Amino acid sequence: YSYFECRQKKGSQFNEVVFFGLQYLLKKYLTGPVVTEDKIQEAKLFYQMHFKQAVFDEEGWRKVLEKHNGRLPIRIKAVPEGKIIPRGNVLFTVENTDQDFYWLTNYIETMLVQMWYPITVATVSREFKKILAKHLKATSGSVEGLELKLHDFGYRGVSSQESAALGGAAHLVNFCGTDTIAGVLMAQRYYGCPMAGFSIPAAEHSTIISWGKNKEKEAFERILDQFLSGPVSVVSDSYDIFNACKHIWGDELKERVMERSEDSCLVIRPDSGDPAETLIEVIKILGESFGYSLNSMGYKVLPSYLRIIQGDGIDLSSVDQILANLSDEGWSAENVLFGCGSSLLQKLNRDTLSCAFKCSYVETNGKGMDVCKQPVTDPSKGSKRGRLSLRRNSDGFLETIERGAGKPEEDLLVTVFENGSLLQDYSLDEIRKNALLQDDEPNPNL
Ligand SMILES: O=C1OCCC/C1=C\Nc1ccccc1
Repeated sequence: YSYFECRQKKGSQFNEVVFFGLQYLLKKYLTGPVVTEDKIQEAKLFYQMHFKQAVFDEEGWRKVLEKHNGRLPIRIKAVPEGKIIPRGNVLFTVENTDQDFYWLTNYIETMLVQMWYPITVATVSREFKKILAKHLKATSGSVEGLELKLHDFGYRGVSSQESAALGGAAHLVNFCGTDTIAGVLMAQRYYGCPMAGFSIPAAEHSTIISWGKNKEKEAFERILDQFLSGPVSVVSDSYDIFNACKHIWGDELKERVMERSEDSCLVIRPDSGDPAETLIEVIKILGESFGYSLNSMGYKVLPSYLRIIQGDGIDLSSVDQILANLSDEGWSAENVLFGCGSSLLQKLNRDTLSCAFKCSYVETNGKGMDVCKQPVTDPSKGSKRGRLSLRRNSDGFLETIERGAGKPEEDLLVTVFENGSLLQDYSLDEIRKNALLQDDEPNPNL
């Protein structure tokens, strides 16, 4: 009997995690008759070559095939997807349902620990959401539009199509702006969501520079003509972002910009320079050219046909700094949205949230025994003991009960997999509700 947790770490920036991704792994790899004679033969040959001695348990695997029709005699109990759990709590448990297969529980550890990735992306994405909500509320009085404030730019920056799918879907637990199409498809195929994320037409540098250095205005104008009835984003730093904002957008094409509406707004994209300094300079130039209004909180807001997206150099600390600088200069967070690539989907690892999988209970000759590790060389790597359950205590806090002392009726862990069958099928809608920020109203658009 083993369990998975994001171990508590003193001084960690992340105190709570978003549980997400298990349903995909179960559906894709563990449900149904996954053990076949062909696979056994293939594995037998492979491991004989790999170990150069008899290690592969051919009989054990054939018994799965014969006794359980190739379905794994395993039970997995897990936190419902999307739930927000403080570090240091059990997130899921794994046990064999047939004593002959004691070896199978930790055999599947390797794949199950890959849960570190969707959990970490969903958690980091939600930390972004907390920062964006804070600044939106402070400078506009509402969190309206929060779901579109952080756009996933990370498709090209991840290690594989599968990472893009899992990480992209993890971001969509918290937001609905993305260019990581694989994540939208994952949400469709594994989480019952027909269209989990949205985007708009956007220029890239090639569509500007292919006109030649002296034709940036023509390139911009062409793009406006191509996308008259809807928002469009134009990257504007190919040569000089400040010149582009002041003399092209703010002068030569000013009328073309002003004739657009909120529903067909122009989104200007800087893409270089120190993000905070560049954004302040850009928004000042645009304010001078197009004017601005004051919102109910007294912060400046550009005309609704004009917005800025900052997709370069964005991570948890820079986004907080940028928005603080903007509000110091009297600008509302309504004016900008952000794109994030590698910091959202790739610049993470299993240690970011100290994800671990450990055995905590065994039965030998019918006798149960609680087990755990307590390395004298690192107490923080100590593991939980006995059979575990997760409950909300009388003060309303989540806590893990060890040594099998939990009451079944209080256990928040749900059996999601048993003997080859998936027992829960969570939709992205309910997962999103589970992951909402504390005082964040459910968004009707989601
Ligand atoms: O500018 C934009 O406006 C909003 C829609 C997305 C977008 C840009 N996307 C992107 C993706 C991957 C790398 C770089 C940019």
